[in-house]
Amino acid sequence: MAGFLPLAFTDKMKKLLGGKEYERFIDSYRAPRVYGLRINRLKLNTEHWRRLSPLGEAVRPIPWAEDGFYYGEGERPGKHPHYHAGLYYIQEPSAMAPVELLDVQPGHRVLDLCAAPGGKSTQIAGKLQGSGVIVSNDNARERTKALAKNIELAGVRNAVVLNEEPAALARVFGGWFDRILVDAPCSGEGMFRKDESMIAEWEKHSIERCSVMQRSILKDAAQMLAPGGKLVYSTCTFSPEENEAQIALLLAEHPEFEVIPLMPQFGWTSGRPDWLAAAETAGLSAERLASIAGTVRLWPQNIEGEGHYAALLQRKAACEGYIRVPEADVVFEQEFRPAQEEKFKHRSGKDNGNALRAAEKRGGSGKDSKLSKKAGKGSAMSRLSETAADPMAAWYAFAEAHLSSAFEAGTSRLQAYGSRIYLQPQGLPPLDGLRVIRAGWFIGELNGRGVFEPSQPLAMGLRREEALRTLNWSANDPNAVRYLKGETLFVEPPELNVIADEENGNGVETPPLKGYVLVCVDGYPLGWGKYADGGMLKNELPAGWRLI
Ligand SMILES: C[S@@+](CC[C@H](N)C(=O)[O-])C[C@H]1O[C@@H](n2cnc3c(N)ncnc32)[C@H](O)[C@@H]1O
Repeated sequence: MAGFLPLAFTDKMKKLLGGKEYERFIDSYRAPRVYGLRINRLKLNTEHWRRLSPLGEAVRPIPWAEDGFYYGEGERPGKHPHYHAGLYYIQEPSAMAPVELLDVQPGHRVLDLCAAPGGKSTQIAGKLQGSGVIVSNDNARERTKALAKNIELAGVRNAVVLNEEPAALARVFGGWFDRILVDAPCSGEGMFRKDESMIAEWEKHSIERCSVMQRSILKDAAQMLAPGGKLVYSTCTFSPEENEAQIALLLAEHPEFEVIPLMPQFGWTSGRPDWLAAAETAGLSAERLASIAGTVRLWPQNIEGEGHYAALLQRKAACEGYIRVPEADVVFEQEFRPAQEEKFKHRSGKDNGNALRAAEKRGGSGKDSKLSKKAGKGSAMSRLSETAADPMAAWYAFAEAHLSSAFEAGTSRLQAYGSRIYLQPQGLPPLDGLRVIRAGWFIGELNGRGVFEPSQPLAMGLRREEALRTLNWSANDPNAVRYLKGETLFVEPPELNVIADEENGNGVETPPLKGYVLVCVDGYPLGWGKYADGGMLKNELPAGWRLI
């Protein structure tokens, strides 16, 4: 493997590391790669997962990641029903480090600026525990599909997915975020062992080109951090131009930023400001330059994981030069601009947020059950009336018939975009003019007959006890895999678990068997089925979510 490394790369590494360390570095390319997965704590904790999973006994903790484990090469965790229930995410062990350093707490506003395919966004969402908001962005349109899907698979309720250039975000989110992750596009030198195709990419994504991109991304990211907020910059490459040099530039241009020193623990080593050229450190005092040693390098010869770099920065609590956007406490007035309307046009002939405004005007005439209040506290929803063509009213009707009183929408607000309905985290500034991929938790949409169809992300974000009708198979039950393959199944009525819930509009009577059923494995949702006469369970798992 080491023989395949580009000569320009090995020559440079030899110069940087010196004889002995370089040999250890090159030897690491002959060592087998390691595999990691991270438990999704939005669903369960690590102890519970280890008891539940056939892998539970065999895995080993990753020292720097609270919920991370190494698993063996022969295992195929991506094929197990638990993966399809979003119980874990498969992630390279070193890639778990940046979010661990970011100090995300429930309630924070977090930006993951270069987020696709979403490994770190799901990790951040786990730390938020459903409270606060994560804005996940990537400028590559195609890659945002995987990003949105991974966020939905993990059952995240408080994410907004955007497809923007950082400069466009900076115009909307000035000084807005408590935490920002910049997991920058890079030349990928640290991934050569894991993925040989990265070697070919290396030539294309030259270090110089990546450095220019990184500088621009960091400059915009800096604008969006609130005073006192923290930012992690990370790459999976070794070149100092893409690592320490980027931090030096940021510190030179932003006196209000400082490096928070990281402990070189777990086999990590200190950042190397001494590797920078004079031109890269211009304008920095000796003290600020030295502070870059407080960043960390993860070397494959020192740890069980691939090569990474991470820096933790903080914006001073009192600082000038940022514009904090005003809080938007009524967000349902916003509408997408033409680009977004175009995107949703095929789904609805109606102007979207207008369903809400119309409902607002009708105010007070609608139903006002306990459930409807819970499904969008303080929003227009609890004042909606139920009319067939009104997406909000249709959602109401669905919630009444299918969700239990355990369902809580928290402080999120109902938003309709065309026929699609979202629960959006509260307090976001207007997203006007931005390319919005997911405006929040996508819960469902109106079909051509004006009936609400629940979405796959709704199923994945629910807890089992929040649905009135559930089916639960163990992971060993062949029905779980048959369901995941998209098959129609036949289910005897006693297998269905149907809750009689006094707040669901059915009094204390058990609701009818027919209707949407939340299909679960070992207690965790996989998707919807529709129960019909004769015990038929129509499979509602979308094609892109099936096991192939
Ligand atoms: C290292 S990958 C991110 C991996 C991701 N954080 C994860 O953990 O799954 C870098 C990402 O940056 C995106 N990217 C490149 N240039 C960008 C830009 N100017 N703004 C936002 N994202 C960008 C790429 O499309 C790519 O998905």
